[in-house]
Amino acid sequence: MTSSDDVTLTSLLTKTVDVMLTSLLTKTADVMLTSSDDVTLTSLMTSLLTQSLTCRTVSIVDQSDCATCQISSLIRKLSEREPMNKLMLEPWKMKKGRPWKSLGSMIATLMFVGRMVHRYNPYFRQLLVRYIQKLVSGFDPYIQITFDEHSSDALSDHSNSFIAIKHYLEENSSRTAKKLKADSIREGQALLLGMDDDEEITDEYQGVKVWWSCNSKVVQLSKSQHDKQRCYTLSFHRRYRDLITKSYMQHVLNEGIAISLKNRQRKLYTNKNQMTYAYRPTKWAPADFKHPATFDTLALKPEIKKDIMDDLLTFSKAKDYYMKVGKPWKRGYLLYGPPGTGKSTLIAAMANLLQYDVYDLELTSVAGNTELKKLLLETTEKSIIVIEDIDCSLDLTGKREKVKAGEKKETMKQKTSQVTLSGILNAIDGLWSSCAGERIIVLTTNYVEKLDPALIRRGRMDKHIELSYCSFEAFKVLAKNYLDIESHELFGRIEELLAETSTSPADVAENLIPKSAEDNGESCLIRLISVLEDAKEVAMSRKLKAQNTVKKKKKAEESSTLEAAKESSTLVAAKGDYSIRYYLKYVSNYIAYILVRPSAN
Ligand SMILES: Nc1ncnc2c1ncn2[C@@H]1O[C@H](COP(=O)(O)OP(=O)(O)OP(=O)(O)O)[C@@H](O)[C@H]1O
Repeated sequence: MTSSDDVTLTSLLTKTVDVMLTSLLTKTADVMLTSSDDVTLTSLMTSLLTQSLTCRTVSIVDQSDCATCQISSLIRKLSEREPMNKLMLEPWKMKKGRPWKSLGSMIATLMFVGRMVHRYNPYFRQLLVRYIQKLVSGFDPYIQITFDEHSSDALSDHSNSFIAIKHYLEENSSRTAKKLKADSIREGQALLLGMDDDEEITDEYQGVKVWWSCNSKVVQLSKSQHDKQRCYTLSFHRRYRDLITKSYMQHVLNEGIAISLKNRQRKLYTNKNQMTYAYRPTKWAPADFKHPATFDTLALKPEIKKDIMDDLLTFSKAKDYYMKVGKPWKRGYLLYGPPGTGKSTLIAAMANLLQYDVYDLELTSVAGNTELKKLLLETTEKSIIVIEDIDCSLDLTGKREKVKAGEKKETMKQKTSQVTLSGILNAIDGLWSSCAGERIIVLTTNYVEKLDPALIRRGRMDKHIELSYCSFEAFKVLAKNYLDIESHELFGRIEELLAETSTSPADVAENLIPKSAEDNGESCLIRLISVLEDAKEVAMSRKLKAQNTVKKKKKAEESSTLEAAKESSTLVAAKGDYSIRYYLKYVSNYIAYILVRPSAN
């Protein structure tokens, strides 16, 4: 056996404990291990072999190579656990001079058999290890719980508890463990360090010590395929079984989930142009969510901003409240307003404030109501589900559009989604009731008046937010963001022009962006003023045109009434019909003629 051999802590522990057990039972060995020394596997075995023939003590010498950590961790493990220590110390205290020469040959045989088993049948080795572990556990008051990397039913899915423990240990192990593994790197963030294989750390909970170790084991995927799987092992004294299995484990899982949410790279999922692969059972395609919008950069009136932020933060912390009142922990937002007023930007700011993922649901890519439900149920907690421009992607009359004669089905498909209004109402209600964990659904539209009242009623869309044209306060936020200007003499003129025009924040923002190297804050403001003046002129001419159209319409109506009155009075007179009915009609038409005539002039 060489120092570079692949030796796991378990196999080494098993081998050594086996020797000790044999010694204990046969009382033939007198072996001394110095617990603080670091050794290599080779040197340990060599020392055992050579010195056991002549000496009563096997010294372990310090050599730094790959097996050192494993053995030193073994020694630490043995020395930290009293009963195991005892087990080892017992044979050392035995009388000197006992015949134990057979120990050398026994170890040599064990090594040989062990090597053969390791090389030719790893499963038999695992069996042997398990058997020896069983034997040892009779003396061991310590309980071990193993958390495998993959859940037993799906090898492709990481077990949730494994992931939570991994994050918990990443946070705690980097301070104490000596062998660390750089797990993943997030842009602009610190390196995440976790425990490496065969490393062990100690954790303390309510004054009780527990030990976590990280190991790898071989799992059989099929007859010819094996895979290496990591697992975490938690060891603790059996006297603390209840405390650890209930309270401590819950604490680890909660902390782990909180850490993973804090450290994760948030995702933007979309179902647009999705392709389903065998290895990707979901129709959501993920991408990293890196939108920079925040409530600070959002051009909105401060009171609206504050109201939205308060609402979101209260919602995100209201788990217990929703439980108490028996309502699913969900909230619906309806954002409406003209194009370019910041609906999409507000959604990004909301996701960044709450640290949620975003699911961008494209209704026109959804095959039908069943698929819609499935997609919504696949969303994870702490997410915002967005349906943009809902009026464009859904037939909101409640009826499916009929295929007109001669119109190809294909063309129909492109127009609106196959999802019906009732389908979306049911899906939203289903989502609300079937999923645990918080979710926000946001609908956006440019034409709120087109939406069915059932879709936007409170309970489905709890908060309605109107995003309107750029106010002067919103402009000041944009000027600060884009030009770093908080006040300027041109602000007064801009304020007047914004009040007289309907300019979206998108248009204002576009004119505040420097377009060349010569552009500076003032030149951008001047450009904005000239654009706003043009917009004012256009608005005025439109207004004039609209006024003229109204006037013309009114005139046309009046003259047609006049004509009708004239006509009927002439008719009555010509007929010479003096019956009471015609006489009354004549009088009423005459009155109408008298009333209308002055305005006609
Ligand atoms: N309120 C705002 N605050 C900051 N930037 C804004 C705001 N509104 C618009 N913008 C800017 O204008 C661009 C377009 O805005 P956004 O896409 O959010 O508008 P929208 O209302 O979603 O438009 P549409 O209805 O056409 O989808 C954004 O990239 C953003 O830079």
